[in-house]
Amino acid sequence: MLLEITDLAVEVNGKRVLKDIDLTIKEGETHVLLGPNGSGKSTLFMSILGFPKYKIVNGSILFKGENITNLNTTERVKRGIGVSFQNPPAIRGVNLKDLLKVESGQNIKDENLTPEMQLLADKLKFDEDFLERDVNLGFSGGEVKRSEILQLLAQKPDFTMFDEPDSGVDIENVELLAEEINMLLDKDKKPGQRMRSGLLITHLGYILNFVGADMAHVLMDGKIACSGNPSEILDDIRKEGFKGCVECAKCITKS
Ligand SMILES: Nc1ncnc2c1ncn2[C@@H]1O[C@H](COP(=O)(O)OP(=O)(O)OP(=O)(O)O)[C@@H](O)[C@H]1O
Repeated sequence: MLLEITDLAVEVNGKRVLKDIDLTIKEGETHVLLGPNGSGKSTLFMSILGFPKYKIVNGSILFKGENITNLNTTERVKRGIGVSFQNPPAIRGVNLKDLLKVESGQNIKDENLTPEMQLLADKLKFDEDFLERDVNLGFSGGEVKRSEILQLLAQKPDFTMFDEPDSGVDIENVELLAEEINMLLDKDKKPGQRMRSGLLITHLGYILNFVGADMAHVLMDGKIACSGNPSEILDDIRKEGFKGCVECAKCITKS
């Protein structure tokens, strides 16, 4: 098992935001997290990443069999957890090229990116002038998303969380982003041979036309109310809303 979350409860600023969360993701699997606004999706990401503001008050998180519940974010990232944020902060004074060098383990004093990284930057349509810009400073919404994915491609995490990777991205660029997300999730390999896994938040499910998912979970009021087949669950949400969906008979788990 790559990720094993058991009975997790999380507080933010003294408010209980997540409770009774059980979630397991195997090597090579891609899971989707659905749920209404404010149900706790981003909070779950932050808790898996170990941001100090997200206080784990119960339960445990195991990654590759190791209990990481009390490890800090840096240690979790070192073990292979990556995230693409919805609204990442700008980093004044650090340009994208230098950040990519650090994230790919290259010497920051090297003049050029490695040929492999340069190829990925070209593919994601970042030219030399753009790479010299401070990270996220004045980037458009779509550029921020592409830059997040490029950074993840530099890190190659074993487990990647994507917070609404398709929001604010135009149709052509969604396909481009999806190609790179598929690369991060080993989708070029056969299911049994994939080692990298992912957890993806999406509101409208559009990205799932391009990135296949094995399992979907619906978060309601901080609890996983239902888990099951992604396209069936999305269909039910479209037809019946979140409440109707979690009452359906197709769900594997119910609270
Ligand atoms: N720093 C904070 N202080 C107080 N409450 C917070 C804080 N961060 C999150 N919350 C609350 O926790 C709940 C879950 O928020 P979260 O951002 O995880 O939801 P979400 O499912 O990702 O929502 P969305 O779909 O709108 O992005 C919300 O009620 C939110 O107001």
